[in-house]
Amino acid sequence: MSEWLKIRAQLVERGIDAGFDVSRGVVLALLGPEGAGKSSVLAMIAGTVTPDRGEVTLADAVLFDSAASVDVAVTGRPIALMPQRPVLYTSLTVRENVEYGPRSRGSSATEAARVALEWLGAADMADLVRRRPRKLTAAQARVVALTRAFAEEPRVLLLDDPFGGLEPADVAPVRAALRRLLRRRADAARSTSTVIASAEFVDGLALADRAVVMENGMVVDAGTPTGVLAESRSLFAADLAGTNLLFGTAVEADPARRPALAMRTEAGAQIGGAVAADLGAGDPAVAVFAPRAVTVRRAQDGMPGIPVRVARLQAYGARIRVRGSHDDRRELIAELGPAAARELALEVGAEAVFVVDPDAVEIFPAG
Ligand SMILES: Nc1ncnc2c1ncn2[C@@H]1O[C@H](COP(=O)(O)OP(=O)(O)OP(=O)(O)O)[C@@H](O)[C@H]1O
Repeated sequence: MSEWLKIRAQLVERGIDAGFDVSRGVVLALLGPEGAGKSSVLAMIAGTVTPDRGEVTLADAVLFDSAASVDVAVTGRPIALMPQRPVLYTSLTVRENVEYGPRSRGSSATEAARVALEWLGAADMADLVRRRPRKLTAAQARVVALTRAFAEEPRVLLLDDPFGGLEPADVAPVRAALRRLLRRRADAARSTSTVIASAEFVDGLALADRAVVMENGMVVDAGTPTGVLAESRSLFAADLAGTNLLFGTAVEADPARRPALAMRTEAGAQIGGAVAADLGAGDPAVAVFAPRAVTVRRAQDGMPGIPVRVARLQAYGARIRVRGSHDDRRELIAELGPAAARELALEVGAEAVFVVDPDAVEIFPAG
């Protein structure tokens, strides 16, 4: 069943002409820079925005077909959309907010309470069910909004920019909660799919089975998240040249330290970081980190870190970007101030070590 959800839609006023399919049971990341048209596409799937031309179908049901003048109302579509910057009802408790999901689908009060508690348990929020939104942190409030959308148990779940507006430190815990919710959704029903719109490529790696990249209203790439990252020709993916990706295998780390796993690269270097909960020792993995998380050292025997050979040195504003090759995959980038760069006196071809701050590293399964 490869064509479970299909969308082909033009929206002339916003310069959108996009189409893609989402298979049954799949989590798809809809990626692209701000203004690429991701929100508009989600709105056309949900039915809150009407395409000028196109089709939206789910399994055998036609939800929209401009040629046949079919346009199923928003409430008639088995689809839930969590909008950008979702808000909670301040007068309701966490549980009541989440009950609102199943209630909006016509569940009885008893059934809604049962479903809400199940999903809150899956999100690890069971302790907070009686709290009012004002007493929640921003990260907790976002997890409750996500849980409410999951508790609707729609066949198609659309999440628009789920981490938008959060402080950087709040993204990792909310992402971890979203992974738990996605896992439960996958266990609960096969006939569902989820589309997550985000401007952060790492969300594709962290959350999705498939990635579709949009630019200027059009789809420019589609495939597995790691495949798209490795091979994309799009400008958006080229921007990611600024994100370090290191591929390898999850391994047991020093048992005295948390987390218990780290990643070993194909070339034998080890890197620690925040490890996704569903990664097990021996699994293929990818470590993601920013150039600023890297400290460059001259190579000395026994120096722990990622050994590289300096491939290029580039001015990057007032800073210097050091590109180093560690394995035969893409180069890694470190970013230094001019003084540090002078002190190291690096040259192309020199051996160096990239020491990466584990607090700035995320390690995900590599699909
Ligand atoms: N309600 C609207 N009315 C008219 N034009 C809109 C509306 N919302 C968005 N647009 C325009 O449509 C284009 C696509 O925007 P859209 O919000 O769908 O992109 P996006 O990829 O979701 O970006 P963002 O992350 O900023 O939301 C942009 O040019 C935007 O200015």
